[in-house]
Amino acid sequence: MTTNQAPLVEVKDAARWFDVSAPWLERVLSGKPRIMLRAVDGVSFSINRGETLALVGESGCGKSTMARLLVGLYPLTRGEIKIDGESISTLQGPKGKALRKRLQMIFQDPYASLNPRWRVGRIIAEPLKAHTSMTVAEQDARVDELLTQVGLDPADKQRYPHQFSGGQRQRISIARALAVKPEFLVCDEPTSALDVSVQAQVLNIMKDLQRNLGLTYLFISHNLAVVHHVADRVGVMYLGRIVEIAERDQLFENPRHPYTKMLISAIPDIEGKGASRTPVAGEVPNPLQPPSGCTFHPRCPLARDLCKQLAPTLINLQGPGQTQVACHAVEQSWEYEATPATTG
Ligand SMILES: Nc1ncnc2c1ncn2[C@@H]1O[C@H](COP(=O)(O)OP(=O)(O)OP(=O)(O)O)[C@@H](O)[C@H]1O
Repeated sequence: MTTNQAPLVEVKDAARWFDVSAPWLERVLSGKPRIMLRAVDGVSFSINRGETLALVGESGCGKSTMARLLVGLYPLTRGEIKIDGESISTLQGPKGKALRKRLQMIFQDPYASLNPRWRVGRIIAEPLKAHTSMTVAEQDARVDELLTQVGLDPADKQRYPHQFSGGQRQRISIARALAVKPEFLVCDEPTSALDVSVQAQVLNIMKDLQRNLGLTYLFISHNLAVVHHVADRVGVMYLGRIVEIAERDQLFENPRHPYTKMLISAIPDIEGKGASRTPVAGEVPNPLQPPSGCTFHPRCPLARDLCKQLAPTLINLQGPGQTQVACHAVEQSWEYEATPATTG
């Protein structure tokens, strides 16, 4: 779903580098240089209100780091992230409290993120205590409402997390995330730890909540079948950068970047369309020694000399859907619109 309003989330040239150097003394004695791992390196995109943008890519491409940047769990090394026009650099300061309420995160492992010694009612009420001036009775009523919204019974508030199944625990995490009425949810592989049969139930609840509450989602997943089920737009990440971003149907039916094509051809079957199954070829390179030029070139069937020398930037493609792709081979074809992408 898209609207005419300004995007809720705007990410411009975001980067997060991790210092993975040897300890200072060892470096001084051995003369080893400082080493930075560029987990996210120059990512731009926006998310409209009520929309789900999914980020996909193989393990280690920087999806979780991007998720954490968006909720302020990591500071930016470079770039800017704005939520409703407000920079998230204010999150840590006293002015950040109001903004913090508007963003929540759901993690992969609901058990690890729920305190096993607390009853569910206390777990869900915790953010209400921290962020609102509700009375205990008001908090209790809100907990009942939240449990009902995620398809659980208000009586479940008396129970402990271990008394629930994995899918029910993730519903509890969602109820807790929704307690303070956020607008933007960052969901990092929210169903990856669940059985396939339960995944669809949790995804459908998330979609219903989005529709009913007008939520905006950033959805992280390595599973393209899941992404196909939930996303409005999809960004494909490779070694810390977005290589293609497009509306969901455009991306799945007409992928442009060779890496996107490789990922899609590895999906067993999307909603009965019977896509052929070709395993993803090669491995993601060591991020500490990324290949020169386009970092995908060692795995790319279309790679040419230019790709080894020069990193491509995102460009807008002609046609519907505002697809943006970073690839020299696509850039040199007729479909290129000759305008560098401003976001995405
Ligand atoms: N705190 C950290 N310190 C050093 N390196 C890190 C840190 N967090 C992530 N990395 C590295 O950054 C890169 C991106 O990691 P990230 O977890 O964001 O990728 P991902 O796409 O979410 O992968 P996965 O699905 O396996 O979690 C990886 O090479 C990872 O080893």
